[in-house]
Amino acid sequence: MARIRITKEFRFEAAHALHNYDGLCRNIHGHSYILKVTVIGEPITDSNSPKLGMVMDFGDLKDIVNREIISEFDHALIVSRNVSQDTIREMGQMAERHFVMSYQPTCENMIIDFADRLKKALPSNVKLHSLRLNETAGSYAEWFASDNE
Ligand SMILES: Nc1nc2c(c(=O)[nH]1)N=C([C@H](O)[C@H](O)COP(=O)(O)OP(=O)(O)OP(=O)(O)O)CN2
Ligand SMILES: [Zn+2]
Repeated sequence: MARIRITKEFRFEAAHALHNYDGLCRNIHGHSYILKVTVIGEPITDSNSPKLGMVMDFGDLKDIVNREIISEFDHALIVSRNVSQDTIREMGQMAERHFVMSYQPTCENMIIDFADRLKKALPSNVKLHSLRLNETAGSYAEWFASDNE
């Protein structure tokens, strides 16, 4: 049976700061992130299944990505735990939704985090194939399962 990739695109707004970065991005600033999620599997062949012909219902994929990533990060402020305690305190006053991550919130580290979350949440009949995270229209990171086996 053919293995097929399906992709769904998501958008979220978030602010971040790159601690100790040698450029403007050390300041808190925002991005309109675009996340593309690709899963791979075989289309369902059970003619009694309401999901006949689907690798995975796009709606189910949407629910998982929204639950694991978008609902968490949309309109949040994200920094690394290496910022000062003063900054972390101020963030709490400034932004109701703020995350102090164990990692520097670059596009690369965020996509690794997203891949880990999705791998755990996807049903067993599909596999996470790849992710693409755009920080700006012209800058993005990609994660491929085949690069990380
Ligand atoms: N490898 C990475 N480099 C940079 C990252 C990152 O996550 N990974 N992040 C930043 C900044 O947060 C910010 O995103 C600036 O990126 P940049 O593409 O340089 O921004 P521009 O506004 O110049 O984007 P254009 O698409 O060129 O308009 C910095 N570097
Ligand atoms: Zn940025």
